[in-house]
Amino acid sequence: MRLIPNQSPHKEPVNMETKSLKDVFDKVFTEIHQVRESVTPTLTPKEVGRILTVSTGIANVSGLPTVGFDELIKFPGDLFGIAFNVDEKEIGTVLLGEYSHLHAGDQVERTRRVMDVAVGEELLGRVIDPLGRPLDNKGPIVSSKRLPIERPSPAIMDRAPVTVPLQTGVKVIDALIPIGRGQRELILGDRQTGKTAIAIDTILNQRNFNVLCVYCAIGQRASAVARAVANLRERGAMDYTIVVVTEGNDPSGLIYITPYAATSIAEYFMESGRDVLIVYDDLTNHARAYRELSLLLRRPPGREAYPGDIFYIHSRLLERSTHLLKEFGGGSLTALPIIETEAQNISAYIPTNLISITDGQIYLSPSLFELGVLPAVDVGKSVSRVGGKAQLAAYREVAGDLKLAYSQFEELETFTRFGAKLDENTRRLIEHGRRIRALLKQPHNSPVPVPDQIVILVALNAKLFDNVPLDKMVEAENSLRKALPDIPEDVRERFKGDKELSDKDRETILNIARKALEPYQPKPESESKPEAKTEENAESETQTEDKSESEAKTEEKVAKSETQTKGKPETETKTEEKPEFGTRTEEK
Ligand SMILES: Nc1ncnc2c1ncn2[C@@H]1O[C@H](COP(=O)(O)OP(=O)(O)OP(=O)(O)O)[C@@H](O)[C@H]1O
Repeated sequence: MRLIPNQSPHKEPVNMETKSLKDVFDKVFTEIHQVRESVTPTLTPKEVGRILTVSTGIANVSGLPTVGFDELIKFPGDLFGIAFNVDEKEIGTVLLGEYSHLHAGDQVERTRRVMDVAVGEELLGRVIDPLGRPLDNKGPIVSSKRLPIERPSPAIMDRAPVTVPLQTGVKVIDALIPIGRGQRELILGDRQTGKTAIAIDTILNQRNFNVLCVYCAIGQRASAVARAVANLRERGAMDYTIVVVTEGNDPSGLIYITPYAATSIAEYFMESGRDVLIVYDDLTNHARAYRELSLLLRRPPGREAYPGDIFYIHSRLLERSTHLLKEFGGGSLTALPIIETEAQNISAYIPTNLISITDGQIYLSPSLFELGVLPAVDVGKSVSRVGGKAQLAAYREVAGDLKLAYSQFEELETFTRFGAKLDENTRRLIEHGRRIRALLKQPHNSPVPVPDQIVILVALNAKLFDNVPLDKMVEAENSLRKALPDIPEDVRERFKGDKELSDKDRETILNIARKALEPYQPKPESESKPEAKTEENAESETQTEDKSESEAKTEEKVAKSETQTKGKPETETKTEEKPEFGTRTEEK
């Protein structure tokens, strides 16, 4: 083994200048002094307090006398809370996350800011919680823009009337309970009646309408949210959708802020001139979370143990949906809040509050659901207060007659259950009503495009389906939809306009419809008794010979209901006709 001497490549000349230790220290101290002189220290006061008590989702804090209402308070372990009850000595805070590590006596800090959330294009296609944290394993969300979750609603003078329809793709809604962009339409019904299905179908249908969507799941079952997200993803709807989620087991504080955070995310797009749809699924869970927080904060309970400001928390949320004037970008935010009723009680506290805040409601009836009439929309109890003005002209033309015919049918249908003999006119009304109901049925996840809907409705109104056997209705409808390309392009273009269809256009459509439906019409020999093919012939066959007393009464009722409905707004008609059910049953 050979030892190699350690050679240095550069030999520095030795600095021969000798410095005393004092000189070195003097130089260093002068430099330190200069640096210290250049910095002007400022005092930043930090208000700190202490936790007094921690209970389910709530912490009471002392030592923060100047904290503001709704201000964020920082707790140990990166946990934040919102100051809800502000008192000179004690602050009641709502905790926004896991709080099991908190102890009485822990230090808390003021942040001097309110709760805000990340907003922007980066959020599209993402599933997040109301604090903006991703839940979809797609990495962190990088967005430079943030908006407070609680924002004032647009001023009255900044709002434009609702003029553009929001097509849901659900025939019964687009035809009879139309929704406009910027409208708030409540969806309510008992559990498992298809409320979420309607909202999801509406989101799916926005693919071709350039409407961005925010699906806000509030305190939902994780499995239901996973199903909804998978459904949206499978059908390509996540490209234009943001999902904001809190699960049922999340802290009530987090559930409470969910719809406000989701609305700020949606408002960002509305303010940049886009059309946005937001679904709140559902506000019953939101109201319950707020009730829980209020009771724990010892606020006095009111009706159904809800606090006194429960109406205000929902109206301040829904007032943020609107259609802005052109000067403010012309964007719109359409809200579809969902509410669950108990035992069909739509006059419970929360449903009535929301009915009065919104611009109409879609009521889903469990009885219709059980009968297989899906979507189970009860047309009689549903109403759209502003959407009618925004409806496409081609729909408007048929919607009035359709609604009248359908409401008459609903009344007469109850009547026929008693086995009454019916005159020809009543029988026809019932047959027509049954065809309307059959055509308004629609499976989940299959929104129907506007041209298809218009052609179906025009043919239905012209009674082209009336002789089609009920069990062949789906086939007949599909055959009609297949014939759609036969309609000239210019006529189809006019479907989208705000002018009604001309007689010529209608005739063109009807000719094509007649041809498409021909195979489903009864054969010539059976034409004399078309009712033999339909389901209710037992009730309606022999009625022309001798008019019994009950027949006379039926006619009288039909005539009466006709006179009542004519010249009245469509929505009023339904509610006024309702009491007649009772009368009729008594007569029977
Ligand atoms: N038009 C439809 N055709 C067929 N099935 C439907 C239709 N609409 C809803 N359903 C079915 O009804 C069931 C309940 O629907 P959905 O979950 O939307 O109801 P919900 O009222 O939102 O329920 P929840 O009360 O749990 O929130 C689902 O299984 C759904 O697939």
